[in-house]
Amino acid sequence: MSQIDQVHSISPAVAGSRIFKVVALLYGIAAYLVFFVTILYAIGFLMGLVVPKTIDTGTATPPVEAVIVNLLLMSLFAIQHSVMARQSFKAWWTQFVPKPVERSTYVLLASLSLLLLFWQWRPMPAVIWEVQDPDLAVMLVTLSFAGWVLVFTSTYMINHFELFGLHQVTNHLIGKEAAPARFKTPLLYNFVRHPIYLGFIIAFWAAPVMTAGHLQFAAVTTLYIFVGIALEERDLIALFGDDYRQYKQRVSMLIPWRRSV
Ligand SMILES: C[S@@+](CC[C@H](N)C(=O)[O-])C[C@H]1O[C@@H](n2cnc3c(N)ncnc32)[C@H](O)[C@@H]1O
Repeated sequence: MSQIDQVHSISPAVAGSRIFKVVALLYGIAAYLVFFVTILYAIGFLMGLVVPKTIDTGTATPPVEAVIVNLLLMSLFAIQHSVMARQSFKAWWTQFVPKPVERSTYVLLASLSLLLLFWQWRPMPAVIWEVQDPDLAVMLVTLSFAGWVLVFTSTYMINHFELFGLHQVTNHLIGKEAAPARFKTPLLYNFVRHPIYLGFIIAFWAAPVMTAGHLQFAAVTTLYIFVGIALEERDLIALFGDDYRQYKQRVSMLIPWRRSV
């Protein structure tokens, strides 16, 4: 073999690993884009804006059937989202799913189960409340938008790109080891421990017109958020120990300036 051949020859194993890194990156980007479209659709779905099917439109079904189908759709999302986020589940399924794309796969499946929910959601148009005062109605719409802004800004504070899997696939591409999880309390995390979840609650409830279908969505997801917080905090204490315990004493769960609840 000439010197030039020696310099340029790449073993099949190295070439295979490079191809895998690029495929993993493309997969991570695709999963992120699906997530991004899903979250934008979620805003339109709940606020009744732009999208073809909203929480209050679709084929009318008897209320009992609607309640059951909607509960099943929300349960599917909740089970997927909570079970797959646990450390024990991650340890098990990374035997089959390569570690660098584990988070992207989680994000992709969460997005797909949400898209299924939007598609199959059964509307229940009975009006529970309707704000007549136009100023108050505008205030509620603005508050709902503010909730979504809180969700987005908080993801950037905690680490948006890691949360949605892009960090992991780009690190893998450049051969950088994944850094261990770090306990953080940036900006809003000094006022509440769960600003992302607080943003969702505000976005879901601040509605000038609340139908029975929307109410079912807001009530069940709020309940699920509390269960999610309990599971997440158990993991965070296991991970960060006293740092997180002291944080819990110091900073309230969801209501700013209200201690430890
Ligand atoms: C979807 S984020 C929600 C974060 C937070 N519960 C909120 O509502 O803003 C979930 C991820 O954030 C991580 N996380 C939550 N609080 C954290 C903190 N103070 N420091 C580091 N990671 C945190 C959890 O371990 C989990 O992987």
